[in-house]
Amino acid sequence: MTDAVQVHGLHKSYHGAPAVDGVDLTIADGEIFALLGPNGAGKTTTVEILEGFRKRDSGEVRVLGEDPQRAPRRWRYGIGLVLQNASDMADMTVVETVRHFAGYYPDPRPVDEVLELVGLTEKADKKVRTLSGGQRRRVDVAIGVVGRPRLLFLDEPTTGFDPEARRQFWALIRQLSEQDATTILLTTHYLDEAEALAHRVGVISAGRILAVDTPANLGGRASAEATVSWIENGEPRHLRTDDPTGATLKLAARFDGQIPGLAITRPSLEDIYLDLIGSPR
Ligand SMILES: Nc1ncnc2c1ncn2[C@@H]1O[C@H](COP(=O)(O)OP(=O)(O)OP(=O)(O)O)[C@@H](O)[C@H]1O
Repeated sequence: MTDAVQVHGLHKSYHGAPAVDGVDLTIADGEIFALLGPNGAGKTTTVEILEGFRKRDSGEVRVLGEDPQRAPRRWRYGIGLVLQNASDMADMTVVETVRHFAGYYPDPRPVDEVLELVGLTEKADKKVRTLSGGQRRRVDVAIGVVGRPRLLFLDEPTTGFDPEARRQFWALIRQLSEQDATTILLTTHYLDEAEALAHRVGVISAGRILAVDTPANLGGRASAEATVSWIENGEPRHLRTDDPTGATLKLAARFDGQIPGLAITRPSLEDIYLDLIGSPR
């Protein structure tokens, strides 16, 4: 398997203040990778360097085999973008908008197929400005995928979506990944989104990558202690243990079978993320 993205020792400062401070990153072909981090961590700067919109100070960057700063025009045909502040095509209809963007690519997907893929067939002849926020975001995704990108950048794609729209969007992303093997780099502040979609996540803070792993294993999550909780004398009790079965059996003996309010929990991805960035839970 080749790598869609290879980054080594990436640095970028603004007016002497480092925004990206030695990032190493590899994203395999066909992988969905989520980049997580607090506001100002360096996500957008990193992603814009990969997209070829921002110059780095130093470091090695290869995206689809090319250096984005020197890549030939055809390189851009392989890249799809869904940006935070998408272009405002508000006075055109949905189908006109997608057709317009299809015109930039040598081998675009048929416009009808794209509208079907993003669930906008019914809205094809509506003006974009009459759509809801979530529906407009679907137009953004349609624009992002109309050129059959090998690599799709999604910047906080579901901000402002209702829960149902988010689930539908996730299904669309999985479909792109599974059917077309599109590589996807996603930035998000939603930990459940990263967990639902990403093969691997990377946590960045103050311009440095703190951890990269699968959502299940990040920060030693799979082997982290469990918390056994119960109610005793009307008070909540908690025990952190690496043997929750043994602890529960002992409690069961003590309570003669029924343990009031029993719950066994493991750290969520959000717990692990907050630990990694040094924020109190
Ligand atoms: N054009 C710019 N000029 C000066 N400083 C900038 C510029 N763009 C970003 N920065 C600074 O670089 C740092 C990283 O910003 P960046 O936008 O990459 O973070 P981010 O992780 O994408 O944040 P967010 O989650 O808020 O979008 C921040 O301290 C920011 O203030």
